[in-house]
Amino acid sequence: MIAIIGGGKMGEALLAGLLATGYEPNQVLVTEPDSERAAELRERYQVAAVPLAESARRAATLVLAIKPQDMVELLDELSGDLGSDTLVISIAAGITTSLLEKHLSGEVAVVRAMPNTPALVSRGMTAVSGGAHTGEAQLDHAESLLRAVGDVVRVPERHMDTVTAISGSGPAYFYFIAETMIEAGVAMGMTRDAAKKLVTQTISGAAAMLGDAAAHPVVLREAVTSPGGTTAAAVRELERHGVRTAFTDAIEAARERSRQLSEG
Ligand SMILES: NC(=O)C1=CN([C@@H]2O[C@H](COP(=O)(O)OP(=O)(O)OC[C@H]3O[C@@H](n4cnc5c(N)ncnc54)[C@H](O)[C@@H]3O)[C@@H](O)[C@H]2O)C=CC1
Ligand SMILES: O=C(O)[C@@H]1CCC=N1
Repeated sequence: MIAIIGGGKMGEALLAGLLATGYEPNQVLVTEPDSERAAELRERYQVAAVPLAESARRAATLVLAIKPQDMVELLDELSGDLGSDTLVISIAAGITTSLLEKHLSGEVAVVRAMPNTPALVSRGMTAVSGGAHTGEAQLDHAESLLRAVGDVVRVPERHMDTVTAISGSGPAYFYFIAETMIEAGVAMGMTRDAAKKLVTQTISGAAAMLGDAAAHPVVLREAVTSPGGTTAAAVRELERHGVRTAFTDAIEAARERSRQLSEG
């Protein structure tokens, strides 16, 4: 039995992914304090929404999908209720395995995972790291659960704040670019629908080309950039406005915020 603690956006994405990849509704529990939201999930997925203590008692794997700021209180509430073999997977930004272990009594197996919202369409990217008491089989199990919503990689935990800044928050950066490009098209007289179609297919096509293991972004960009042409004119403006530095600084700020979240 798997219990998802926190039925928000990411909790629902994981729940939907697990059910779509072969888990039965009676193998998954949800703990969600917002009763309207709990009823919605129950109705949409036919899963039981139960109190935290019941999830802790019945589930072999708990997925903590609550806000980082709520984590310590939840861990303290959970501590003592877990079985000796329970695996705890946290997807909260910034929350370290040592913080999870510190607030759960005994030698609990914990996994820190960082998914992203494309999990909602089974195209998520998740990175995982195991804690001090987490064996290979438990890490494998966590990976296979998370594979229900996309790709999974294992990383050393020292890279998790960077992962959070790149792939965790990353979809927002692409939506930001998409929004800007669509609005530019609208400002130049296109309909919003037509501009959105152009932008969406362009992002998806570019991502498909970049997905080829042999491809490199610089080479792909050079292929678009005709001598004396439109792309060269555009890229010169991006460089003039410091967009490259802005992106690097943005990713550093996200990594720093992820670090801070463990400090409460
Ligand atoms: N939204 C995103 O793109 C990503 C979010 N995350 C992480 O996932 C976690 C959840 O994020 P979202 O789903 O976006 O937030 P959300 O706000 O949509 O969901 C959080 C849910 O937890 C519930 N909750 C609050 N206290 C609870 C408790 N004590 N027990 C059980 N449930 C409780 C809330 O009612 C809410 O439904 C966060 O820690 C975030 O860092 C990780 C990767 C990506
Ligand atoms: O913004 C956040 O804190 C969460 C973690 C990664 C994506 N969303």
